[in-house]
Amino acid sequence: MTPGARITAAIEVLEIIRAGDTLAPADSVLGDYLRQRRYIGSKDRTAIAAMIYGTYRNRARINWWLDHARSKPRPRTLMIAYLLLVERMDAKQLRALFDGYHYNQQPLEKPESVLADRLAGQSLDHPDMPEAVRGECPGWAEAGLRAALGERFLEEMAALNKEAATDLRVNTLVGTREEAIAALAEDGIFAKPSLYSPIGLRLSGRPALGGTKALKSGLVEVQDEGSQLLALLVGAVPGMQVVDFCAGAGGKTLALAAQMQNKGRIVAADVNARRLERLALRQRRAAAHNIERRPLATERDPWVKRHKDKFDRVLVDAPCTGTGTWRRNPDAKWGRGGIDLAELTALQSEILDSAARLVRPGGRLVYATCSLLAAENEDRVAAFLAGHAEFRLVPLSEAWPGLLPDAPMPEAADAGGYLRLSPARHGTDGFVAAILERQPATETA
Ligand SMILES: C[S@@+](CC[C@H](N)C(=O)[O-])C[C@H]1O[C@@H](n2cnc3c(N)ncnc32)[C@H](O)[C@@H]1O
Repeated sequence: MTPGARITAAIEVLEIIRAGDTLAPADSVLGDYLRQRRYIGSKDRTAIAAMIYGTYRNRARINWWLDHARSKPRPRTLMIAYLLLVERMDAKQLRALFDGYHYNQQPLEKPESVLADRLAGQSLDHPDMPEAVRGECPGWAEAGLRAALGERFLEEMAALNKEAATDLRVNTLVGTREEAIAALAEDGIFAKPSLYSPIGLRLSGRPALGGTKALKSGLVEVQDEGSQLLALLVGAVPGMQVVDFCAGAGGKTLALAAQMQNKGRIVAADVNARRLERLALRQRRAAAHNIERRPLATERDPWVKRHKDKFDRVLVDAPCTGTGTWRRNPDAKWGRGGIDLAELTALQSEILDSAARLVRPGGRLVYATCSLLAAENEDRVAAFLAGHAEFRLVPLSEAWPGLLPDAPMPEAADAGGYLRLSPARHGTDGFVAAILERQPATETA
């Protein structure tokens, strides 16, 4: 593809996202677009994706400039602004790409031409920009993130706006970390042990993993180091009865199966049966044989009541705004329909209340989200504890040595007893988790 044709493809994808009436994530729209165009080669795919994600990563500042130039943020103007402000093209280079030749975009219209002359040579940042714009923080999350991050707000926002490294979890049902490093090296991929997760690897660069022996044989799974730590905090051991209540496609379920060495039982439950189906394929490849998939009608499905007090460990990886995953999904910040935080937090409490019924006396419930907002974490847990005197928060520092005796606890990760991971501090996605223990049954005479 020519550079101009790549720009056209990127604008087409932005148009499809804009025209859709759902909040389809950019990666799934782009994936569908590329599947229908198999002729687009890998270098072109990478370049197209970089432009699309570039418009999202820099959206607040691009919009600020468009607003100042009285231009609407349409896909074509967004791309023009991106190429000038982020890719640092000059107006002449831009016009050469927008010349209508073959697959190139049509030449700039008058207002676009005025815009191009206005933006060319400007730097993306401007001293008049409000802090939230400089930090690429959407309005709906600003107050909550400022409250959660305090003076680290801008630093964490910058880290949340960078591309994440690729992390792998070694599937100990198939092999060791050393074997995984060696298998990846055979495919020319350099991996080093993660800082905190004893079963993690961090890759250098962004290598294509699809065809590697390590991935195809189930020896490794792509999983952020923070997600790995969260699964380890559950403390599932061989022989236990465990529920992964919001299992989705089973990223953490598979990690739990490996901790349990296939002994005992894990129920992977979710209201989304299609996501659970994806787990069916993954568990075969991962040689995980102790997982039972349980589609739920709602969080109050009768299955929950029937299994009251039956489980040693219950993980609730609750649906959330995903503010901690913006490194991977920068488009999630700018969702069109807006995010109904009150509705989401009510659902999180419903899920937590219902899933807690599954925990046996003396068992543990781990509540986690990939959001940094207190409204989705500490506030939910505080509300839960207020209504459930039989549970207590086990402070992270108290639980860590028993759960991960050989791994260093990430610096400042214990925030008031909760695990709090963030990209600037720990190089992981943002996660918050609470370990809640149900009192053991008291002996009655
Ligand atoms: C953060 S995702 C889980 C990701 C998954 N644990 C993993 O590691 O890949 C949240 C999940 O909660 C599920 N969910 C949403 N509402 C639910 C409900 N009312 N009861 C149970 N699960 C729900 C969603 O379908 C989604 O799969």
